[in-house]
Amino acid sequence: MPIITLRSSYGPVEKYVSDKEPRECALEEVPIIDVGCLRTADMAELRALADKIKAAATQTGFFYIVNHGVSRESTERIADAAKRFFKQPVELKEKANRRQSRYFNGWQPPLVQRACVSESLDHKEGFSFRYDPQFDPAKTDKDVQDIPDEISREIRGEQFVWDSTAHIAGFKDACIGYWQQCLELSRRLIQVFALTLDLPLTYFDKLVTYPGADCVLNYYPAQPAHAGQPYNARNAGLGAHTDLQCLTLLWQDATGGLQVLNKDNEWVIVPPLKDSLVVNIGDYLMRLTNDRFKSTVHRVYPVDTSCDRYSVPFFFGFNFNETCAVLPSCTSATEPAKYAPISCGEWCQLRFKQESFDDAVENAA
Ligand SMILES: O=C(O)CCC(=O)C(=O)O
Ligand SMILES: [Fe+2]
Repeated sequence: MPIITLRSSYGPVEKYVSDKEPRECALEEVPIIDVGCLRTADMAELRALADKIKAAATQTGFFYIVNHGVSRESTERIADAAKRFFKQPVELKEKANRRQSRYFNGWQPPLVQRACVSESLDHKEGFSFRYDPQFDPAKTDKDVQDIPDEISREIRGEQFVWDSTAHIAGFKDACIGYWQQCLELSRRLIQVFALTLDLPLTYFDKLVTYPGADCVLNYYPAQPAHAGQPYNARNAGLGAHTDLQCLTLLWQDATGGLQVLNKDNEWVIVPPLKDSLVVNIGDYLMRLTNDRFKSTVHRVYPVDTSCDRYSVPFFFGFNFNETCAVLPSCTSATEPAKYAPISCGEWCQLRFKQESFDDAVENAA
């Protein structure tokens, strides 16, 4: 069985994976969950939804959601904005280069990041922007002016991403509009996650007032030089990895290419499903649930080298300054907490430090 080497907050970890060809996922592996009732206050319906989400979170850790309330219009607008950004000449994309960022915002050129230690550099380009309270629909102007110091230190939004893209008509509005809808949806979803963990509906509310809310536009350019050849570990769109925070909401275009490692360590394809978002659990939520919920390895090998692929993940986590322990409902006399308390901010930082350390070692080699 081949071994892949994944990044983790504590350094590289090896994992055996099946060498079977990826196959399409079965419906029970990545279920389709209708979350239309999120906007109703009916507790019985919310509990029924929580049961479905719990089953998915404890099994593959990936599911589709439909009737999620993120409008088709705002999705189309951000997809179009992504195209207009990435199709610019390199000199214009350079204006937004993340080299000038303190927090990994802005444009990341292709072939600079290696998500998976044992795969090639990632072929994708990205454009990232992070939580900024001035765009949070739950905040008043006064809230934005009176942010406590311990919170403001952790805010990762940066103005240069909007200044360096101001020449692209409607770009910022498209990005922020979509981000706001994902933020509202995530705050509702995390309430249902509280129910899945036998906690009160509002248990996590105070932890998501200034949350991790990072949006990335991903662009996997067509590769004419590789026409007809499948992507592989030596030519990865985005190498195998786990996401870091609590939840990811992923929009993918109609091209296809997302693959997920199921519980038998076989790669399964999670195809695009119109008007859905893919939700997956991140490492921080897995840790807080004492590993009950699974942060599952995934990668992107676009299906067709002759066409571009776009996707937009939205990564949602708890306020970066709040230190959280394993949840009381996830431990028992026979299952003590496996992990020490840590904040979502520190947790992400650990992985980022590892990535720069691994890259430095690799560059020195
Ligand atoms: O492009 C995709 O479909 C997935 C992207 C992803 O996994 C990520 O950005 O973390
Ligand atoms: Fe991911």
